[in-house]
Amino acid sequence: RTTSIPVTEIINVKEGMVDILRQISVMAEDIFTVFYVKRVKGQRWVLNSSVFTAEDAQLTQKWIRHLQDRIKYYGGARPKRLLVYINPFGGRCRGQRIFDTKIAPLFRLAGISTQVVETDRANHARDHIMEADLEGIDGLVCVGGDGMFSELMHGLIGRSQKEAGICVDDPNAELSASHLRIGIIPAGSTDCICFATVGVNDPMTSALHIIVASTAPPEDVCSVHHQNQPVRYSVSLVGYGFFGDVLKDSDKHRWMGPIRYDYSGVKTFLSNKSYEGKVEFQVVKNVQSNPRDNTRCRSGCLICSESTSRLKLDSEDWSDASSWFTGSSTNGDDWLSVDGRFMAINMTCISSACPKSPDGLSPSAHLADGTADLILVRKCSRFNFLRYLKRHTNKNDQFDLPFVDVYRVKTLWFTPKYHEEEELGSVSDRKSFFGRLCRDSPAHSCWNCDGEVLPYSTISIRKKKKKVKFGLRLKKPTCILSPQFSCCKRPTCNVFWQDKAGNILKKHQAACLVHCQLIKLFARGIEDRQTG
Ligand SMILES: CCCCCCCCCCCCC/C=C/[C@@H](O)[C@H](COP(=O)(O)O)NC(=O)CCCCC
Ligand SMILES: Nc1ncnc2c1ncn2[C@@H]1O[C@H](COP(=O)(O)OP(=O)(O)O)[C@@H](O)[C@H]1O
Ligand SMILES: [Ca+2]
Repeated sequence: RTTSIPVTEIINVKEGMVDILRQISVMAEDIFTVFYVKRVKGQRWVLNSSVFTAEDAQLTQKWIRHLQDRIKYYGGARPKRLLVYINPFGGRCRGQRIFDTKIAPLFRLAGISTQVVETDRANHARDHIMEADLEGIDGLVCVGGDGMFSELMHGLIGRSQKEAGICVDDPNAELSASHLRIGIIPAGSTDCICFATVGVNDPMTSALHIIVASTAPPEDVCSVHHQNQPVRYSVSLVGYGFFGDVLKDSDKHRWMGPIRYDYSGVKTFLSNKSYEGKVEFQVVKNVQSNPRDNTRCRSGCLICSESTSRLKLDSEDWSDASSWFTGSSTNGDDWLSVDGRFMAINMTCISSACPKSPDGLSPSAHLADGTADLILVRKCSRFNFLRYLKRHTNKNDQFDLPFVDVYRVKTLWFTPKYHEEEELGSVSDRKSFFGRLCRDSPAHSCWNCDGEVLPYSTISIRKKKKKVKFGLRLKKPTCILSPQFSCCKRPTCNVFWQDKAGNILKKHQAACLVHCQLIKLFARGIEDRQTG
């Protein structure tokens, strides 16, 4: 039986027969274990191992050294030192246990050293990143949910802005790039940022991606402003109405864990609230894609890879930042304005896929195309809103409903009909549960910004030019073999095709490293079939 494994997906090689997760090892001089990534169903990765027997101890050592050299050569970009932040209260409060039992042994196996910070309050991670000594750190790891990721992202953005001498309160300031990437070990309630970037919310899959230095494209970021002041950044959902109300209510029931979203979701759905206001947004010109083109952002996505150059070309669109804040550019052709009563106003930079909705709020949104999708759900009956929600869980098109509109945008303004200080007087005094469910809508909802409640209604959202990097930093260009990521451009190299006896059958030049990284491990002795 032969097994082909790309070198980039070998985690390590150890002498003897070793079971890393059960911490069992049997030492024998003529045996060694190769640990590698195995792809299983639905984008999941697991750690697999194969045990090899060589003819003698010397040959074993030779193969161990040889394979380790290869890993070093091709895995040069792998992280060596990581700064890990664990939210012990995220999701089902299992962050610390997940890290200790599933992740730390993998990092140890891969020779990665970690500095672990278990947070003891909200914003602990953000504040720590602002001040920490990041010298020699190859990446940050977030063990938690979207809220925890958001904390790390705010810390990293704040730190980079500070180092670049950029005032974080300047509404026109662009983001300065950080050399660090953030890896996510999902241990939260929704884990949508992990799910949408990795394809699954599985701690071991994420850890293996971090070890082999998989990278997602640098991700689109929005800045959210209130009264011309930047208040937060977002990478996934900025939602008003339904998702704002669910989040606000669910915060009161954190003790329930992830199920709080189901509880508050049902409550919010039954209350069937809608909110009046004006949505103004700048639709994307030169569209190469649209929210209903039924594409999925996948590895080597062309739309995303071209986005950097497109953002440069679009720079004139961004140069009118001052008029953006006064709203005067709303007269331009690409600005649209919709007045009305809305059940939900959702803007999402990425698909916002999560286990509840495997295709997400906007299935064809792109991770790094410089745009966000705006979904407007106008006032409708409970039955229709349920139809809309249900379509997030099946293959039916949630935008193919007469009360739903979707646009690809880069900026958004929302102004509620009534001043924020003034609530409608129509709120009923009925105190019963059903009375509260059936009362008229209040004037305002709140915004759900990547799982954090923003306590105001009037906001503007703007796509930032720079992006946040996911995965871990690559120190030199390399080729990553994973379903998400395409092969990069590397110099050509020779590939030799050999038969089992070692005779060269064919020789050719390959531009793509993928072709020259397959090694064949044979059960008796190992033949390295690859020359590069
Ligand atoms: C009849 C079945 C209806 C099912 C409806 C499913 C709709 C699901 C859409 C999910 C969108 C998720 C957008 C992501 C939001 C997260 O950032 C946020 C915080 O996550 P975390 O920090 O990990 O807790 N989660 C939410 O706002 C929860 C939304 C749940 C809505 C039911
Ligand atoms: N030690 C802590 N105590 C309380 N809150 C914390 C702590 N560490 C982080 N947080 C906050 O908890 C919030 C939710 O965290 P998250 O990991 O996203 O879990 P969940 O997905 O369950 O919401 C985040 O906003 C984060 O700032
Ligand atoms: Ca996008």
